[in-house]
Amino acid sequence: MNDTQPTDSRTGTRDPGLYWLAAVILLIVACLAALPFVSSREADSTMVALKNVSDKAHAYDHLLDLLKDAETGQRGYVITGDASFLAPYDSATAEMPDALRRLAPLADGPDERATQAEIDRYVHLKLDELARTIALRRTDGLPAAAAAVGDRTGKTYMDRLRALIGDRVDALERDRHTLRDRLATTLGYNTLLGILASAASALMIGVALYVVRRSLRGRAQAADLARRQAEDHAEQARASQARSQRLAVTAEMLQAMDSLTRADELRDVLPGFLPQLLPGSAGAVYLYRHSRDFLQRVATWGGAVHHPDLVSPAQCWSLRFGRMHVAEPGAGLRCPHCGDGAPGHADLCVPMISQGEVLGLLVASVPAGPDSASDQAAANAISEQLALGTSNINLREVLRRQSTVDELTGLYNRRYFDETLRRELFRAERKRAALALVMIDLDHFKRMNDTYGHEAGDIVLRAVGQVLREGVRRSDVACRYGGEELVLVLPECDAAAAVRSAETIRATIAALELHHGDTLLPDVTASFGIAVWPANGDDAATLLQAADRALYTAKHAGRNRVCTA
Ligand SMILES: Nc1nc2c(ncn2[C@@H]2O[C@H](COP(=O)(O)OP(=O)(O)OP(=O)(O)O)[C@@H](O)[C@H]2O)c(=O)[nH]1
Repeated sequence: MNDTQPTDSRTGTRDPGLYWLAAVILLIVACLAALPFVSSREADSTMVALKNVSDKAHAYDHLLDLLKDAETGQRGYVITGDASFLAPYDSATAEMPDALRRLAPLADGPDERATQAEIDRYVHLKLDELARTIALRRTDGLPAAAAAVGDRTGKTYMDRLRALIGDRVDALERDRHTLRDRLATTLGYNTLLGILASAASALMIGVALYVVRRSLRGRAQAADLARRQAEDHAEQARASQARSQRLAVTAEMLQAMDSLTRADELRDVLPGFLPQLLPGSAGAVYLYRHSRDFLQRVATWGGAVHHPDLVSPAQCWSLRFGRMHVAEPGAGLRCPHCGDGAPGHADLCVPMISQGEVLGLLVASVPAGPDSASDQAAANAISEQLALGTSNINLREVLRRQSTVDELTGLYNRRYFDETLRRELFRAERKRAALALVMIDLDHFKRMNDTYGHEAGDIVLRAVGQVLREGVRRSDVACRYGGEELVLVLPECDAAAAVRSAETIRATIAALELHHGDTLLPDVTASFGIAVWPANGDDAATLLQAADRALYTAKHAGRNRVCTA
């Protein structure tokens, strides 16, 4: 396509309509520029013709005036005989040849040339007649000259000349009228052209304004379209950037989860990542307890919403349906554990499922609105990643437990206890949080062994181990310290909470009904000694000694009781 063709700015394609419009405007401009030139040339030629006619009439008039002057001089001299009367005659006859010569080039066509030839002939006849009568007056006196004048020859010549010149002058007068009419017409035509040119200019300005406006509107529409496209691209770029940022944060979170050895350590990791993955949200992550009767809260973020420590699977619609459940503000089914929810926020509950097994629950309160759908998709993806990360932690925990767990009781072994106590003391020191150590010793266990056999003793130890495992929080560590001595490490737990926890366990043990075969074994009881960091000891050894002393006190005070250091 020709590059000079106008372009439609809205679509970027050539617009034939604009091309033709530009061509018509150019044509009108060319005509408007040419019209004054053509029109003034016409007027100029008429003016020149008028001047010629005027010059010619003047030449004929002058010739007639010269003839009259010559005749006046002749008459004066004939009547008076005074030579001074011949002055006009002399002057006229002297100018006559020039006057006749000036006429010749002014002849317009053969008719006028013939008329001029006749005028020339009569002028000479008249001049000869004048010269003759003057000569007669000079030589023969007045009577002879008067007789010559009286024979009317000169008058005849003069009349003929008047008639010839008069006809020419009349004809010239008619020509002058015609030319004046033509000039008036030309000037009128010029005026009309001027009006038309002005009207055309006004029309062109109007058309140009319309075209410019249309073009500007087209440009504005194109600019608007381009702006909207740019906004779309920016939005896509923003979404893509948010997606890659989310992926990067998710990868970082999984990496952090990979370094964990126990699921309860998620409380230290998840609050750093989940607010980035779900901006503006608050929520909690729950994991099933080993007993799978309740889900225990392991991490929270946002802080604006209260999440209970324990959630029963029956309390959560997502766990009942096996898929994400969304409770919009003031509408639909609400899970009791979400409470009333935050104003203007939707509550999302997403089961954390790995390889078909529900490991936990992600609860998030997200701002209700246009981003809610993307938050839901993000929450689904996050729950999958959390399930994967948790499943890996559980796997590692299982592997670790295989080397750190006592086979008889299912409790951690002494080696693990030593490591854990050291690590938890560091953590307690860093967080400036209390830590409780509970030493447990079964009462009269030797008697049980001796009376019912070692196997019965093992049954008791296994049952007590289960009570401990299920009776402590996920973050607590229950270990077999040695023989029938057991120990609990309770992080972030003060003396009062430790006593409460120990009392619960003590009562649960005392309520056990155990059988060895058909034999009902006697009631099992245990004594508890509690020491708390930092009040009862600075390090693991002094804390253990303090707990041991408290246990000794409990034994001596009658057993089946809890004593604090
Ligand atoms: N069945 C069984 N018994 C064990 C095991 N480990 C230690 N014991 C027994 O636990 C008993 C510990 O008894 P003692 O430390 O004397 O104290 P006790 O009889 O519990 O009396 P108090 O602690 O004073 O209430 C010993 O008889 C050990 O043989 C074990 O793995 N299985």
